[in-house]
Amino acid sequence: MKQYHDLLQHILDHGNTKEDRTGTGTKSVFGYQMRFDLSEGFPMVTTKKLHLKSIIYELLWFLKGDTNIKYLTDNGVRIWNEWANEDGDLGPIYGHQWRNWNGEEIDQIKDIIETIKKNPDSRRMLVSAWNPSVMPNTSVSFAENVANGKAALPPCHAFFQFYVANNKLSCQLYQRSADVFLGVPFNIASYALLTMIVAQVCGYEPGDFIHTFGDVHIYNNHIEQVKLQLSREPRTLPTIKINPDVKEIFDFEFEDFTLENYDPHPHIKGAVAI
Ligand SMILES: Nc1nc(=O)c2c([nH]1)NC[C@@H]1CN(c3ccc(C(=O)N[C@@H](CCC(=O)O)C(=O)O)cc3)CN21
Ligand SMILES: O=c1ccn([C@H]2C[C@H](O)[C@@H](COP(=O)(O)O)O2)c(=O)[nH]1
Repeated sequence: MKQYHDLLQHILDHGNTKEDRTGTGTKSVFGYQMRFDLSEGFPMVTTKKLHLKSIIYELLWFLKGDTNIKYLTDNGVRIWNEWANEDGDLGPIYGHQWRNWNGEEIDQIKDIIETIKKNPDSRRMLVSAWNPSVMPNTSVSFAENVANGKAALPPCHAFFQFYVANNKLSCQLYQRSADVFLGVPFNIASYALLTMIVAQVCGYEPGDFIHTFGDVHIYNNHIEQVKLQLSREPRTLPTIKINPDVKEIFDFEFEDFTLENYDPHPHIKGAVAI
């Protein structure tokens, strides 16, 4: 994961000192791109231990169209707890927009699978989680926004596009805002996995995952962790085995994924900015 280390170093070297919504403060740059060839291994950071379990359950949760944390917490995943209201709701975030855009029964995932299968040269294969009509009002609480039908947080991984060439499926994501130490390792692994399962159900090999950023930042309380991580030597990437019998995107279950040869350095703790 040289790409990820290069990004960390780039922000340390060139980041602007910037205040932010959470009051934590960041070092930030605007505009950056990384590319991962998925045939070279599964892009999971090796210089700190990541929990693939949280990543898989979160992706399956998005694909179900679910926006209540109950499914996550039932499976021991707590990464969305801080933003949910007392009923566990997050408002119309990713899952809602992916499967039922703007509440108009537009199933972007179902539609895109069909297009990739039938018209792989299409240049219109995008999924948008971005929906200006559900933007939260930042001067009221997450719960109050949810009560008003707004999203608790506007999507960070805002839209993605697929591309087919040479029998390979590639995916490019635009992420408007990126917490490089905590969120980005999750985001890379999640979209790499999404690309692999979409490729499988459409009959292609996985190609590249391209990660394009807007405001990409290191929070001030993650700087020491990042320096520790950069002092570690990246190891060989793991691989992930996906049950080849699953042919429908909505049929995947947690047990269909097996991570192999993951040998990371120890976990590094960091506080999440709320
Ligand atoms: N500031 C911030 N950063 C994020 O990455 C982020 C948000 N907010 N809000 C919405 C979601 C939630 N995401 C999160 C939230 C927490 C962790 C986290 O605490 N990760 C720990 C433990 C992971 C686990 O329990 O599996 C880590 O060390 O990676 C990761 C992603 C990504 N998003
Ligand atoms: O998948 C995700 C979700 C969120 N983040 C980060 C990016 C920012 O640090 C915060 C969101 O705050 P905004 O003020 O809405 O930009 O969460 C991420 O990296 N990945």
